[in-house]
Order: sequence, then structure tokens, then C-alpha cells
Amino acid sequence: MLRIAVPNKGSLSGPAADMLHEAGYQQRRESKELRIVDPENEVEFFYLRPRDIAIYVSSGRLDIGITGRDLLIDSGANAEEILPLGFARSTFRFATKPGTAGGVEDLAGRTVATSYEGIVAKHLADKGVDASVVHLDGAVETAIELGVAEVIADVVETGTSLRNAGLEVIGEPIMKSEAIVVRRTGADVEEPKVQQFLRRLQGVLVARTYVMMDYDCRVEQLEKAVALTPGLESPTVSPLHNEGWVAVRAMVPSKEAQRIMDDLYAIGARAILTTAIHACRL
Ligand SMILES: Nc1ncnc2c1ncn2[C@@H]1O[C@H](COP(=O)(O)OP(=O)(O)OP(=O)(O)O)[C@@H](O)[C@H]1O
Ligand SMILES: O=P(O)(O)OC[C@H]1O[C@H](OP(=O)(O)OP(=O)(O)O)[C@H](O)[C@@H]1O
Ligand SMILES: [Mg+2]
Repeated sequence: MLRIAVPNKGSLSGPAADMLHEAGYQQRRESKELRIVDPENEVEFFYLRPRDIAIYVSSGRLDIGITGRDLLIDSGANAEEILPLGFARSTFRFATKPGTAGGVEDLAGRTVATSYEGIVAKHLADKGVDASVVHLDGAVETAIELGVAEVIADVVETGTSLRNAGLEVIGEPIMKSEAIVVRRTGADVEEPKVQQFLRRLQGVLVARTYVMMDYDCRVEQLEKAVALTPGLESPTVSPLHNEGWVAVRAMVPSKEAQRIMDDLYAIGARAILTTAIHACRL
């Protein structure tokens, strides 16, 4: 049975459960449940604090975990990223009151408040900047106003929390993060049950980012049409009853679907349809 760690709270927990559900796995019904068994899929899910997941996985007691890239790096755990999942995207940045500092080099001798001490201490050391780091559990934006630190280092998504606290980012992002699947460093990722789990999640990612496009076009326009919709391997082309016409079917990135439909129409394609993909294995 594959043992998988899933975030039980916070920004990662809802989207992770949604993705697993879309991949066909049973998920907990109540937020108080700490573990469930999905016997049909031979998987056991453990609902753990996102910050602890890389540590459990590195111990080898759990085969796989879903966590944030920033949390993995901050933990220093002996685990590695094996699949990015595309949700909980954020950057990790320094911020302070406007006019206090221009870049990381100005932080020498200052105090930085953060919930991600591991990332911050390493980054400061790499840059050769000697600053103190104070650990806070969350809501670090308030630490400056309350005099606990002069600088913060925190997760930034829209920037609303920083703006509301009257702070601005300084320097380049320390890192970019998103939800990821982790496995103990060096453990076999080719193991069939691990591969099956990854294929299912990859299927969800593809189903979320592609649509199926169908259209009819004249044979003379086929090469131009296929250039617009090359598909993943190559599009399916079938003859139509009307001579001189073919039907084409190809997967296209959903973000580009409307533009591609306009371009196909412009070269004479007709009956252009897009449909959602519910699941797939590539
Ligand atoms: N506003 C956000 N937008 C996108 N990702 C976020 C956001 N806040 C946190 N994250 C990401 O979520 C993960 C943090 O997990 P965590 O459980 O601490 O989330 P959280 O929302 O901060 O939870 P809590 O505030 O309950 O501690 C990190 O990978 C982080 O980059
Ligand atoms: O750039 P934004 O879109 O505003 O998002 C970033 C904020 O979201 C998270 O806070 P959360 O609500 O999880 O509170 P926390 O700081 O207590 O973790 C993060 O810690 C930032 O404060
Ligand atoms: Mg938070």
C-alpha cells in the first residue's frame, strides 16, 4: 500500500485534496480525520502539517508527500521534488518600510522576522550578509510595526498583505514556490506504484491545461491548420463524406484555445468545437 502525506491545513490543503479527488482517489470527509485508507487504489493518506511533510517523507515511513517547494527547502529534510503541481504558486521575498533598504546587501546588522528561518539564514549566508533572524509563526507583516524586526521575509502572492501593512519588497525574489510531490532523496521513483500515482496526477495536470479541439477544413488548408494545432503527438485526420474536406482532432493548450479558433476560422476551418478533457494518461 502506497503511503502518502497530504497537507491538513492552510493554502495547500484544499487544492491538494481537489487534485487527488480528480485523480480518482478517495479523500477524507471531515477535516478532523488524520488518516484514511483507499482500499480500491491501495493507498493510505496521512493528513499532516504542511511544514512536517518533508520530514516524514525523509524518514522513509511515508512513500510520498505533497508540500510546498519553499517548505521542503526550509525544512532541510532529506527529500527531493519529483513533480511540480502548479498550485499554491508564490514567491519568497524580503520586504520593509519604503526607504529602509535597497537590496539584500543593506540588511547587514538588521533583524529579519520570518517563518522560514532555514531559507532566510541560507540566503543571507550565501550573500555574505550578517543579519539576525527572528522566528515568528505567521502574520509576520505586523512584526515591523510592532518593533520586533526591521525587515521581514515572507511568502508573497498578490502582494496585498504587504501593501496593507505599508511595506514594499526589496531585492530579487529569494525563490519561487508551488505545490510539489516529494520523495525521500535517492529512493526509487521508478517503483510501479509510485509511477502510477505520478501518472494520475500528471493526467490531472494535462486535463486542466488542455482542451480537445475538433474542426472541419478543406484538404488544401490541412497543412496550415495542422501547423496551428500540432497536438501532442500529431492530430487525428479523418475523411468527411463531402469530398475535399477532412475532420481534424487535436489537443490544444486551453489558454490559447480562443486564439487558435480565430486563426482556424480565418483559414476557412468550420464547425470548430472545443471540449473539456476530464482525465487522461499520456
Ligand atoms: N497566499 C498564498 N498564495 C499562494 N501560496 C501560498 C500563500 N500562502 C502560503 N502559500 C504557500 O502555502 C505553503 C504554506 O503552507 P501553510 O500551511 O503554511 O500555508 P498557509 O496558508 O500559510 O497556512 P497557515 O497560515 O494556516 O499556517 C507554502 O508553500 C506557501 O508558499
Ligand atoms: O501576497 P498575498 O496574496 O497577500 O499572500 C501572501 C500572504 O499569504 C500568506 O499568509 P496567510 O494568510 O497564510 O497568513 P500567515 O502569514 O499567518 O501564514 C503569506 O504568509 C502572506 O502573508
Ligand atoms: Mg500562512
